[in-house]
Amino acid sequence: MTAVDTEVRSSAPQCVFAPLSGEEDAAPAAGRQVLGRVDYGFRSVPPGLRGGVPAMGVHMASEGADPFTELWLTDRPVRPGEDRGLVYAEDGEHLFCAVRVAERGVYREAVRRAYAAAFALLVRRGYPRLLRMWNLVGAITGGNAEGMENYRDFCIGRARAFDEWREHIGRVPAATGIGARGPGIGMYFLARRAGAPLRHLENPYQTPAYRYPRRYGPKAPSFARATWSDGTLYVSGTASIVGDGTVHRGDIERQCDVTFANIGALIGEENLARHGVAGGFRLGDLDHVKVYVRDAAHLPAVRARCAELLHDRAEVRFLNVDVCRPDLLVEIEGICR
Ligand SMILES: C=C(O[C@@H]1C=C(C(=O)O)C=C[C@H]1O)C(=O)O
Repeated sequence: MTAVDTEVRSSAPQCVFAPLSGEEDAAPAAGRQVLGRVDYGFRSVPPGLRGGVPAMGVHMASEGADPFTELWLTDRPVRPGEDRGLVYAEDGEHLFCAVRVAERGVYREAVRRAYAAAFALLVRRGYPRLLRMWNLVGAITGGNAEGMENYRDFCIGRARAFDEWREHIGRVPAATGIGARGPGIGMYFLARRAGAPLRHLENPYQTPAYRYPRRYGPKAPSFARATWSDGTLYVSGTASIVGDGTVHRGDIERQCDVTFANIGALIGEENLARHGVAGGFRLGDLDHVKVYVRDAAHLPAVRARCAELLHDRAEVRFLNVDVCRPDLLVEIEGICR
């Protein structure tokens, strides 16, 4: 596999963590346009166009875990729109879209429909290269009406949509599937036009999630460990999993260490070269980091560990939410550029 041009191009949308604004629309940074906005706040707000910006609110914040707004900015003109329950905006190179599935007894068919609608939108608008998915799942390890974990139920619906659209959307990209503090499932996506170099990366120390054995659910989770596009590396939510198994149950410090070791191996020069991408990153290059912590009592220890290992200029937000497996205590995602 030939090395892929890693020249950083300015077309990649930029992530910004801003204070959680009120009802007023998040003012775009000087000279930049807002491609999408997600409020990690105290309530659920269905996807909609607010001031011409596709926006969604998810109940993710709590006492001791900061509310914030995640903005995706672009220096290109933005064209917003609504389509069959999705809100989106495109800038000619990238597209942001958001959709929500309301709380229900069994999720899989509604999730399949939501993902299929998003894929149809991407293909119709000409942005078939999915870069990153975020899935914020209420009661993620709670039981659905059949007694199956909601996350496993969600994974069935998502996998079915990918199976249906694989020839159009291609391989699964980086993702996060994490608990939300409110009901229902908020999903949002970043995609780009075909043509530019794109790589989906795996971690040599972890089984690819889409190859997890059935003991983790009837359909394996559909995501890659990271996606590289235009010099930007989108790092999936990463946890204390080696191979396909959770390690260091009940031990938050060691789960943090394994999580950071996994990320370090994933973003390093050797692993990028393994996927045909020149260059590499270190933990100090990780930015726009979201740290998900299951037990509020662990927040101080996790904050301390992150302060040791992340760059002091990194934007980091901590959330006290459930992780996709009951025995995972912490999960971390980020972006390297
Ligand atoms: C932590 C893991 O999975 C989590 C679930 C994901 C999903 O289902 O989209 C993606 C990354 C993580 O948020 C893992 O399996 O390693």
